[in-house]
Amino acid sequence: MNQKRIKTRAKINLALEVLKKREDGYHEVKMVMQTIDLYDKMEFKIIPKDIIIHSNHKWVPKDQRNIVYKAAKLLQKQYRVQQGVEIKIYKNIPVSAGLAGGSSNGAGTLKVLNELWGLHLPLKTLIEHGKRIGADIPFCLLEGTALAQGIGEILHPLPSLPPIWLILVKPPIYVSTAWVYRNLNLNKDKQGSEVYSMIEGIKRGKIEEILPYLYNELENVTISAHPEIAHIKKRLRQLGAMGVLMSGSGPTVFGICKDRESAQFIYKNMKKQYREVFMVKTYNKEDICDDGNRYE
Ligand SMILES: C[C@](O)(CO)[C@H](O)COP(=O)(O)OP(=O)(O)OC[C@H]1O[C@@H](n2ccc(N)nc2=O)[C@H](O)[C@@H]1O
Ligand SMILES: Nc1ncnc2c1ncn2[C@@H]1O[C@H](COP(=O)(O)OP(=O)(O)OP(=O)(O)O)[C@@H](O)[C@H]1O
Repeated sequence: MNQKRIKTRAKINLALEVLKKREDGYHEVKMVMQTIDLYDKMEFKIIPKDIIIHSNHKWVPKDQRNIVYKAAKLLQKQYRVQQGVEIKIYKNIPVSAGLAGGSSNGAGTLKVLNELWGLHLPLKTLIEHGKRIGADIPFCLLEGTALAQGIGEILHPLPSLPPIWLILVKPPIYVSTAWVYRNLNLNKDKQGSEVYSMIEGIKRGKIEEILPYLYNELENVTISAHPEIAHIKKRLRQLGAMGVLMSGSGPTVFGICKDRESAQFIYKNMKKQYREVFMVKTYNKEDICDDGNRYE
């Protein structure tokens, strides 16, 4: 086999606490992460030597700056792979949105090249490599519902929640993740108790049980620079969302909807004001069918 097509899915953070700043500048976090069924499509073709990237999206770099390039290069160098690869990325996940779109592409690349280049590396090793490229890549390799600690690479799978209808709104705002972490006011001696409550809610297995524990410590930092995010949260609530939160470092806000009808109503209304609005469901590991993440 020398070709493969996959879907790579975005994530949201149901809970995110920052425990402390580390010596290397990164932050220790405690997060509950959830894969959602919003995806990019990727095509891989083995070629003699080079790593060539194409994308339909103007903001996605096509050179060494692309996360996908970094992932391919890392494996090629580390394992002295003689082959190259041509990769096409069809973006659907908004870029710089707090949804780990680039990280999902990077994770997909590690998985596919592990197979196409015949490396046979276990998931644990891919996670180690992924962490060096981006903190969200380890979770994107695992997928489903999980607790993420460390800088995001220490992962523990959590029970799947029932499927949840979500509305995502991505305002036309650019947010730098590094800036958000830098501007966080850290309180001392944090234990991660908000995340603990979210995990307990998830274990009880009902959507209502997680609503009180939606929490994102980065939200206030991003909102202080972009008050429009607070406006979106308010509007989603007015339209009937049961819970609302900014994902990751933002600016995307997600609203948890009671059912499909409510989601459609909210979607229609938010679409009047924002171009990038998505109606999606959460994605659980059980949703992966026999052909994995393939698409035709
Ligand atoms: C906000 C989240 O998306 C939540 O899932 C992640 O923590 C960020 O993950 P990411 O975008 O993959 O992060 P990276 O690309 O590795 O890092 C971008 C920048 O964010 C900061 N960063 C990121 C992750 C982390 N645990 N601590 C940090 O301080 C660092 O300044 C880093 O230079
Ligand atoms: N394959 C890729 N897809 C999207 N962006 C990429 C990719 N490779 C590199 N980038 C660059 O990475 C930056 C962040 O992109 P991405 O869409 O992953 O952000 P994000 O959703 O905020 O990620 P996170 O939630 O992990 O912080 C963008 O500025 C973009 O130029």
